[in-house]
Amino acid sequence: MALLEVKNLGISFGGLRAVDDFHLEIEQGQLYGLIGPNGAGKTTVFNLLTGVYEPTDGYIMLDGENITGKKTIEINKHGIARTFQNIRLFNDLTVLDNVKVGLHNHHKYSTLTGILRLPRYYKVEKEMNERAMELLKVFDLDKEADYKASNLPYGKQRKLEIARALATDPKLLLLDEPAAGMNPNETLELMKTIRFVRDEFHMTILLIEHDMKLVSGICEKLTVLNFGQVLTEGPTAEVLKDPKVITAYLGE
Ligand SMILES: Nc1ncnc2c1ncn2[C@@H]1O[C@H](COP(=O)(O)OP(=O)(O)OP(=O)(O)O)[C@@H](O)[C@H]1O
Repeated sequence: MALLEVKNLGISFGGLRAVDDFHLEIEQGQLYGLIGPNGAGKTTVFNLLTGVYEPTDGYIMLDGENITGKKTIEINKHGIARTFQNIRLFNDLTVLDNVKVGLHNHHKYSTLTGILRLPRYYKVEKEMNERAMELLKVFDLDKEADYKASNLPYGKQRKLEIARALATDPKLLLLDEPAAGMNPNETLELMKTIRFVRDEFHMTILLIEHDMKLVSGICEKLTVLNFGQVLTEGPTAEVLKDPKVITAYLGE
């Protein structure tokens, strides 16, 4: 059984059919790419998968559970976490607290326990601090734990966003253009980080990316979207030399 199974997914905005008859199957542990020209519908697919939009057609199964039409927070609890095209960190919080926000899904105390500072509050806070520091170490961000998130250089902010997403303990990690705005060295470093996350956390990853060096360097399979529909799918090397794909990118 695939970890993610999507069939016949669709949504319209007014008269525009932004995504139509979209399908996707991703196996556990796979590193999968969703590519396509500007405006093809890639981010809309992410918004459908994460409950930002409710599909008008089709279904989404995650690990055997139907998550179609559920709210973003419920979908996150079912196991999908994401990062955004434009980094969305809590800029005024510290690096450590950004990761702890993600951990709150699984480490809980009641509001009263928090206000009264009952023993459980200190126990859970201690566990969260330790887990957050472990995650920061993995991403080589532990030395900056007390920095404000906005003071990190761009490449490290991207890493922090991935660390925060992983803190929610997802089954599937969605990365929306993780290399956007990065220089070639940062992109190379990011490729290593993504591969590391897959290997170390046995994570299943679906990413949207325009940087073909990154796509061909780390994705095992690709789906190509064009005008909201699947143009083709398959192993990365085959898809990238498909004349249909080349034509779509050249806009002929
Ligand atoms: N909330 C919305 N309301 C109306 N139209 C929308 C909405 N969201 C997306 N669209 C339209 O749907 C189409 C697909 O947009 P989407 O952002 O998913 O493309 P994309 O493949 O992610 O593009 P890019 O690579 O440029 O980020 C576009 O024509 C876009 O203008």
